[in-house]
Amino acid sequence: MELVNNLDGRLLFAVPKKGRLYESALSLLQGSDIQFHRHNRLDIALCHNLPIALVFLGAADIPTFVGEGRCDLGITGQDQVAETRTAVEEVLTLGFGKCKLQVQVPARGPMKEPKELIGKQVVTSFTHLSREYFRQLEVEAFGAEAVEKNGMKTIMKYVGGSVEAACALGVADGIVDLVESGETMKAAGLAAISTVMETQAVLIRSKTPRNPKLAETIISRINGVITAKRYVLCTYNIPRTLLPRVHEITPGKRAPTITQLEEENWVAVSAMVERKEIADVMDKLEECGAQDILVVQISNSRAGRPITP
Ligand SMILES: Nc1ncnc2c1ncn2[C@@H]1O[C@H](COP(=O)(O)OP(=O)(O)OP(=O)(O)O)[C@@H](O)[C@H]1O
Ligand SMILES: O=P(O)(O)OC[C@H]1O[C@H](OP(=O)(O)OP(=O)(O)O)[C@H](O)[C@@H]1O
Repeated sequence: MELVNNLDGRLLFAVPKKGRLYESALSLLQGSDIQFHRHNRLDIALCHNLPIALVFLGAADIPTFVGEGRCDLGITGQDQVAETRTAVEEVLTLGFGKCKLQVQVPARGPMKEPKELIGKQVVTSFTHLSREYFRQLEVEAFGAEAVEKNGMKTIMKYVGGSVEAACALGVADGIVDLVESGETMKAAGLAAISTVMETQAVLIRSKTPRNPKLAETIISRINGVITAKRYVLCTYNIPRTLLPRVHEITPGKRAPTITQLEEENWVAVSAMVERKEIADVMDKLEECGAQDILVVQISNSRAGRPITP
């Protein structure tokens, strides 16, 4: 009761309370210096250093809370936003929680294409997205008019978890579920035959945030943290005459910084490079004659506000 009374004027930030997005979401909050202590079993935590309250919710419920303006910001999956179909702004993709929502059938069975499931039973936690997907297949097969007139033939059945067990239990001919490594699917004797959507975690904002300025600050902080995770800073020395050869290898985020060295005709270059590409970039720089190549971790970053003339 005490906590609920203290929410007045605070920005409400919805965060997954468990599951696949939980750890990475907490790490973003930490990197953004959003300090809080979550009391045992309480799903609301007040921040010590900012007028924010964190609301811990299931990832599937977050788009509804933000869409209805009950929370101002939220972290969830793009799949959950699409499934809920509420009006929220997707302000930043976060680079984690990457997976695919796929149509799956028994691996040893005869089905090879999703249209073979038309008229059969499909089990999923994503009934809206699956219905849209199969409606499109039925329209392609029978025409829009026939589907409109007779309704859909494919039956969508909702289950909240362990979707992969549905075929073995005889409840489904196929399922629509999330796949990352494919291990769950393989262990259940299933194979993917098509992709409904690709998804990753996303920061969402209500269309009417309580404190738009603070919401902007938090978005900017989170953007800084994810940029720092995504990029490293690469620096190296090179004769000025070779600069055109390396420009394409390290174009930087905006442009590389080039500084004259004390040694005549030599320059130092520093540029941001995507972390996943750095080994390849270093090989190429070395081949082009760059020397003293260093990679520096970025602990935080800000792109800065757009410049208005
Ligand atoms: N294997 C996975 N790899 C990467 N991201 C995933 C994976 N599974 C789910 N996600 C992402 O995390 C979101 C939440 O899924 P998760 O399975 O953690 O749900 P949950 O909140 O624990 O609910 P549930 O009670 O249904 O398990 C998904 O909507 C999706 O965006
Ligand atoms: O392709 P994989 O790497 O095996 O991941 C896919 C599994 O991950 C998710 O479930 P999760 O394990 O989070 O548990 P849940 O079924 O209880 O939601 C998803 O629903 C799949 O079952």
